[in-house]
Amino acid sequence: MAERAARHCCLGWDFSTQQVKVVAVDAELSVFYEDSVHFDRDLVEFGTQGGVHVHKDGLTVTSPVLMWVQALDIILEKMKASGFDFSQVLALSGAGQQHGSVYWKTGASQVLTSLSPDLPLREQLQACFSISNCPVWMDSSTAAQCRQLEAAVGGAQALSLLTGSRAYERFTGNQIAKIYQQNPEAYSHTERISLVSSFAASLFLGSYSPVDYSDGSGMNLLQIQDKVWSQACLGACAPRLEEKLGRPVPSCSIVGAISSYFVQRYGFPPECKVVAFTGDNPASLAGMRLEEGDIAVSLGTSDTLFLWLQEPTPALEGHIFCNPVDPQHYMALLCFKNGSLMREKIRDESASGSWSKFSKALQSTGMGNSGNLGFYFDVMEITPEIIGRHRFTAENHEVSAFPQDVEIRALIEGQFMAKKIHAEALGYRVMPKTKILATGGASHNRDILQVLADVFGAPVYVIDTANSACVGSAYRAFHGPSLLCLVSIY
Ligand SMILES: O=C(CO)[C@@H](O)[C@H](O)CF
Repeated sequence: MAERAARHCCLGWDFSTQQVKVVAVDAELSVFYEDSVHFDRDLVEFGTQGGVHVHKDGLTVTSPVLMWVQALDIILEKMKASGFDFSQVLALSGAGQQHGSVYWKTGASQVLTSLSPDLPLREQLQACFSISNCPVWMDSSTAAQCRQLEAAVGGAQALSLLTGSRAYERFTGNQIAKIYQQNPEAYSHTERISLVSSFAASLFLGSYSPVDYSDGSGMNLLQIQDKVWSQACLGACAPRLEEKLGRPVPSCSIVGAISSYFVQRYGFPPECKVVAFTGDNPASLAGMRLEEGDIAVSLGTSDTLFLWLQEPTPALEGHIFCNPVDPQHYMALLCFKNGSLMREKIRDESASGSWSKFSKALQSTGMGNSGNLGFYFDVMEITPEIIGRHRFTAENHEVSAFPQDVEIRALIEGQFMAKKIHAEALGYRVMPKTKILATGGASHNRDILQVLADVFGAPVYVIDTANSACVGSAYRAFHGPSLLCLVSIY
């Protein structure tokens, strides 16, 4: 067989809700290899749906940590079987679903540092976790712990100013508080708590990887200005928590070289660097190559806004995270639950289920909709917490219906104006160089994008973000060493 040309590269990993995915990116930043392991399809013994278990209370949502471990075994074996040349990997980084947490049992670090290259990870890490079903971002069972945390630091806005967000049920500090309160024995037998991102990095490192500033901003525990754990928040959640978390590090940090396990079992070069893993959304921001003043709008089931900010003003809506690319800057995330399902409902009601009729309605109505304004929340909205449909005429009279064309423009203008208003509340300002990067289903409709451009007064570009978290992680793997962001973590 012809010798494969040597092709130095970096790997970008994504330990997401439904799968583990990897891409290999070469020095020209081209993706030349990708693979994935889908939890529901390829690891059926764990019995997950959408990669998770929703518990009987309808609020608790977890994922088995050994499913994530075994998925890594499988994907590396698939890469090996495909002939992937691991010896060309200069560095790797990755992403994990945000807010999820992993609980390493006392003594696990000795196992992690002395893995036998003759055995898969799953077999060797079987007894290394004090909690086998990890809370993940879809969990909403910690309302009591959220209230306790906000009370401990002076209220929701005070917590937002300190950590970038008010208390959210999915945020890790509240999840740790629940585990300490409801399973104190497991908590006492836990020597290290990782995020999904730093857990994945730990597997490659063969030792505990620190939490990075950006994903650490999704815990309600990290002071986002000083980039240190808030003692008030730690104390409100659980005792001796700081020693279990370790010291957070800049997201561009090289946290070490790859473990000898991967060198001997797969042929990685011993000098392959591991750059701190981060959250999926921060990694996507890097993957979309967002710059200051840019906005990324993901128009999917829920609409998500990514913003690059220099001087954030944390609020009661949305989240401010430390920026994964520039440690002096920040990023903001705004989630709007009434996204494409709301657009499809109005399409069905006011455009006979046809996107071309929907577009014609936008073409036949003018910018500003003659002063008619609408807000449409058929499910409880996250930003802000409200439900129902609310329509107002130019004379500021609330009405129960609009003509079909007016209804369609009111929906789209209302959705995008809400995004702009909440973005500005977090400190965002449109700049002359602002680009809007649109992705997701609705980004295929030019007439919807035209309204987006009109509302923000900025050009809109459509991008494909299918692998943005992975690709962003591979970029960060290249970027880390160039910044020589070496942090001694030993
Ligand atoms: O909770 C979220 C962000 O705050 C989600 O986007 C998760 O990161 C998805 F994994």
